[in-house]
Amino acid sequence: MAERCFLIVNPTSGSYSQQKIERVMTALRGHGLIPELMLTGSAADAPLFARRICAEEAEPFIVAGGGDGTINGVVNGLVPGRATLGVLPFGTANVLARELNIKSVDDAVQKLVRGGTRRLQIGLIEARGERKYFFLMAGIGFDGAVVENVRLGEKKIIGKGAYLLSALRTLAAWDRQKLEIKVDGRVVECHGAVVCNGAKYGGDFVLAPAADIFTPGFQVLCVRGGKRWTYLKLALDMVAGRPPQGKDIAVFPARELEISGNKAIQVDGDYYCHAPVRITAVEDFVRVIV
Ligand SMILES: Nc1ncnc2c1ncn2[C@@H]1O[C@H](COP(=O)(O)OP(=O)(O)OP(=O)(O)O)[C@@H](O)[C@H]1O
Repeated sequence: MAERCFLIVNPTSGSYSQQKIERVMTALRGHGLIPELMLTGSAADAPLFARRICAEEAEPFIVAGGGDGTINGVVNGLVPGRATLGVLPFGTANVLARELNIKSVDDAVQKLVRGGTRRLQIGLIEARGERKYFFLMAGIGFDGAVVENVRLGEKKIIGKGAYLLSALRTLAAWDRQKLEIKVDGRVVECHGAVVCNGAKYGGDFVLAPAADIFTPGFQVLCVRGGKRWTYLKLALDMVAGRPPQGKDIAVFPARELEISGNKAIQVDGDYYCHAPVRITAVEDFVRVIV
């Protein structure tokens, strides 16, 4: 029997086009799959569609078409441990697709047809009774504030340049407060942190070389001192392909963390909330097509 697959696709994501999705649908049909296209009308649709498919299908096969924001939406609608997830890189940075070594839309189609899977390990962030899953990272402090302070009007006009303007504003109105991370019975004090589930950050840049989306647990990168220069150097090292280094940088593995204070937090590139939060690693969340 031919296999049904549900394509949850964001038509507003960075590199989507109708021509591309039609090519994908034709290729999938040509290989005996039965694709059903579900275009999102807003950010709320991706988790809603995924939840509905999981409720109706015994073995849901869902393909998320878009950038990391859309894939995050789909992931947040899945029933843990039951679904198979494919990725069509229609976004701008497509960081998860890079982690999965998906080189292009055509490569993604070939992988979907082949159907090889691996177990994706993810993170769960909880704050004030709300829960959200993430697969790349949770950034607490500087990058959380940059994402929170992006102005929609600027984003509409200059796209990703709006993040640079927000970064400049965040550097100018510098937050000197510290935060505390409770991990494995000890407390680490720092100025900012990135809880990395995957190695890459913002594109093909490697922030946490030891992190792996297929291995349970996180690599936590902490910026100890509160100097702007430490963040600039971290960014420069990342762009130059050097691992994070220096006396103010600490990296350690963790599976469960409690983060105090009230700094801004971004997950998978979108603003989520302010601390305090609890972050836990979730094993075997979904079979992902590789
Ligand atoms: N129909 C829609 N209209 C507006 N926004 C949407 C719609 N569908 C999804 N979204 C939201 O748009 C945001 C950005 O989309 P997405 O991540 O797919 O693309 P991107 O930003 O171009 O890519 P990347 O995350 O790789 O940089 C997501 O957070 C998603 O929830």
